[in-house]
Amino acid sequence: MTDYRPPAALLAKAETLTEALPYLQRYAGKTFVIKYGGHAMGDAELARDFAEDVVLLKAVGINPVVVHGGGPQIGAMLKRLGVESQFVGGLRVTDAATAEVAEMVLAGKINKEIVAWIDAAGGRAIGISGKDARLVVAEKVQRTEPDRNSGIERHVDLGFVGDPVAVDPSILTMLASQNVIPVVAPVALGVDGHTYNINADTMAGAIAGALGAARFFLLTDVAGVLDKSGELQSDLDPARIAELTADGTISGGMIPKVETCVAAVEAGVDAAVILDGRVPHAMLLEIFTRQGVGTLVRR
Ligand SMILES: Nc1ncnc2c1ncn2[C@@H]1O[C@H](COP(=O)(O)OP(=O)(O)O)[C@@H](O)[C@H]1O
Ligand SMILES: CC(=O)N[C@@H](CCC(=O)OP(=O)(O)O)C(=O)O
Repeated sequence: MTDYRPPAALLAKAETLTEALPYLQRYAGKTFVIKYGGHAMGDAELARDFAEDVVLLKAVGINPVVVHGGGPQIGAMLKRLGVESQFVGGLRVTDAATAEVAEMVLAGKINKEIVAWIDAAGGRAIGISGKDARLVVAEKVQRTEPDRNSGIERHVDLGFVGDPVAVDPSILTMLASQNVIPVVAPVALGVDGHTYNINADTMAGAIAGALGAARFFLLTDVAGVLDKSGELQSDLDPARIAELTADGTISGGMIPKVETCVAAVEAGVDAAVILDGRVPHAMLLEIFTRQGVGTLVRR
C-alpha cells in the first residue's frame, strides 16, 4: 500500500468530477437547448468558454442545440447603415430593409462565428437558420399595446416579426445523431413566403418545446430575474412570473425571455433556466454542481 496522498488541490479536482457524476448519469442522451444571447457574447474569452462548455456537453453524451441571438449586433449594423430601430415589448419593429439586415447579421455573421468557436474547441457544428429543412415556419406576430392617452389596447404593426407556428425538429435530431452540434439563427420563412425576424428567446423556446428538451438555458447579461430591489429570484413558476410582469418588475428584453420559459415548460420541457452568460462557464456550474445559479422556471 502506498502512503502517497495527492495534494489537496488535486483531490479537489477529483471531488469536482465525482460531484458531477449523478448529473452525468442523469443527463446522458438528453437534449439541452441553449439560447445564447447577443449580450452574453461579450468578449473572445467568454465566447471560448461558452464553446468549450457546449463541446464538453456533447463529449459526455448530452445533445446540445444552440439557438443564438444578436440584438446588439443587429443594432450596431443598422446604426452603421443609418437605419433607425424601435422596440415594442422587447421586439424589434422590422420593416423589409431591417429584416434583410437582421438575416445577414444573424444567419450570416454571428451563426458562422459560433460555428468557428465550437470548431476551435474541438467540436463539430453546423450553422442553419429556421429556413433550413423547414425547421421553423413563422407567422406574423399579432400584438396589442395600451394607447398612451386612452389606455385602450390597440393593434401595433411590428412588420416582419414572426412567431414560430410550426417546428419540425427532425433536422436537429439527425445532426445530433451524426455527432454534430446544430447552431440555429432566429430567422424563418413565413407561411406567406416572406422572411421573418424572430426574437431569439421565442425561437429557442419553440425549438426546446418541439424537441421535448430536458433543459432549456437562456444565457443573458443579468444574473437572472431580479425583483424590484435587485434580488435574484432563484425559483419561479408561471403564476409568479405573471405577477412580476403585471406589476412591471419584469420589463423590456426580459419579457420574451420569461414568456418563452413558461411556454417551454408548459410544452413539456422539464425546466428552463435564465443564466448570466458573463460568468465564465456559467452553464457547467449550473448543470454539474449542487448549487444552481440563475433563475429556474418550473411548472
Ligand atoms: N426583472 C428583471 N430582471 C432582470 N433583468 C430585467 C428585468 N426586467 C428587465 N430586464 C432587462 O432585460 C435584459 C435582458 O434582456 P435582453 O437585453 O433582451 O438580453 P439578451 O440579449 O440576452 O436576450 C436585462 O439586461 C435587463 O436590462
Ligand atoms: C423580433 C426581434 O426582436 N428579433 C431580434 C432577433 C435577435 C435577438 O433576439 O437577439 P438577442 O437574444 O441578443 O436579444 C432582434 O431583431 O433583435
